[in-house]
Amino acid sequence: MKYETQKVALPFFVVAMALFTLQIVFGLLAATVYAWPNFMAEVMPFHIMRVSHTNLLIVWLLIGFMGCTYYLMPEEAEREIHSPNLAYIQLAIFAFAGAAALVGYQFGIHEGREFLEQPFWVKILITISFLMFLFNTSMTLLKGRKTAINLVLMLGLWLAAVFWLFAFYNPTNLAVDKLYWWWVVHLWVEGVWELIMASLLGYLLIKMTGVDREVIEKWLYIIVGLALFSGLLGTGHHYYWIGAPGYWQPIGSIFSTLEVAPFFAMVVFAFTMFWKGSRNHPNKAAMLWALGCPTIAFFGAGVWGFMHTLSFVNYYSHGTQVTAAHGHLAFYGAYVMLILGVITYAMPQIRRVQPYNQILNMWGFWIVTSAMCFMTFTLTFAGVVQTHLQRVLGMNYMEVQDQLGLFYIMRLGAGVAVAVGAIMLLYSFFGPAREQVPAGGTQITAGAGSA
Ligand code: HEM
Ligand code: HEM
Ligand SMILES: [Fe+2]
Repeated sequence: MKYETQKVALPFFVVAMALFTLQIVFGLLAATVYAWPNFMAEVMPFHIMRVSHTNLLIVWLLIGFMGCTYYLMPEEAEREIHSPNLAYIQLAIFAFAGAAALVGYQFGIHEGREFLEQPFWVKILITISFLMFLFNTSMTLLKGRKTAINLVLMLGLWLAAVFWLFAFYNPTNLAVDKLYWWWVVHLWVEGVWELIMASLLGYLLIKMTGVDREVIEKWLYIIVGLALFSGLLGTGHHYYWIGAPGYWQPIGSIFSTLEVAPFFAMVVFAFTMFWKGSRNHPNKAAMLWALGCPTIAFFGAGVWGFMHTLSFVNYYSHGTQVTAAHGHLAFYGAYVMLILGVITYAMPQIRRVQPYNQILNMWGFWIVTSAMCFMTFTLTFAGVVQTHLQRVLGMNYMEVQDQLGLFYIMRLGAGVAVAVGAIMLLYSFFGPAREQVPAGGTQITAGAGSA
């Protein structure tokens, strides 16, 4: 860690990981209801479990992005964070808002718009906190060195804030409501968050492979161009059945197919840099995440997204378990793995013990990642059967659900495995540090080989 204020990231990482844990707990509860429909029905209805699960995901990812930004910015801008205190206050406001929303949900207080269920005043607090964050990091950038990495990162974060404003616009006409709803939900994950993803990956790759900055920057610009070019009009794949004009069918199909390109480019980018790299960075676990993230994102977002994105396919698969399969692997690969990767890279430097608990971390990587893939497969099979029975044969929704029980039990099993792997990861980040003795025999000690 070259700059003292990089440690501002630590409380962000801690809060993010606490909420990640809670997210998994609510996921397990919701998955149990799928297997045994009356489970906890009197205590907590399914939709409350679901909204808690999805909101915790979004809140911790945002807190995670903030932590990553505070960690990266001093090194890239070559100066300390503008105001560490502002960062702590801003985190407190965000965490309070998220917690208040979560507690409110348990009492049925929510606005019922998927992902944007937070009560109005919670949305205001989130906006205030995010603006404080943007001010703090932008001031650091303005006074410091500008690189492609910190510029693309800040562009992604600012645009995320701009699209967030559409969460406040809630027209009464359901078709118009849906039209703008996707501006937050789709334009975040398939647009501006990709800029955040590409820049954080670029940062990890520069640090760990030692490849020239110029090469990394060229790739970054290509990925950003592809993401914005395809992602904006790609929103059309959500406009097929909501009462929007018919031209969205070809536009949505064509541009969302192109959305696969930036995800593919990120895979090629990461592996090319890895093979070109001259530096043998001691943090092998972080390198594993930096390669795994674009790979799983390519499958989850790219392959599983393309699977149901053409309008004549989506006509049958819309809103089935195929969607849930894609949602899980895409979010996990692109954004969960990204943040877990940055934490894996940053924690040894924040704690000033060079790569520790690497074996445990890599076990965590493989267990969580394979379990998420298995969950995706079970949901995909469930989705294909569901699509056929419900949409082709025209069977009744609940009758079809009765046929899918085995898949749901397997999904629950996958969820339990995710939880086990996640505990290993948390222990590897925050537990007592056990340093590795490499094959050569020399102990890697504090400070050695830091990037
Ligand atoms: C990291 C990037 C991505 C994430 C996190 C993501 C996540 C999601 C989620 C959570 C949903 C469900 C939304 C809802 O109905 O509540 C969804 C829907 C959808 N996604 Fe993605 N997605 C990503 C990228 C892509 C890409 C690249 C494509 C196309 C190639 C795609 C195609 C679709 C389609 C067609 C739907 C609508 C499914 C339906 O009609 O039910 N997604 N996505
Ligand atoms: C880090 C990993 C995870 C991510 C990124 C994630 C993400 C999501 C997302 C985006 C949705 C909304 C899907 C949609 O609208 O199509 C969702 C729903 C859900 N998730 Fe997860 N989740 C994760 C882990 C888990 C785990 C471990 C379980 C436990 C088995 C689980 C169970 C569920 C259930 C049951 C739903 C509700 C699905 C429905 O309404 O049909 N998730 N999750
Ligand atoms: Fe989309």
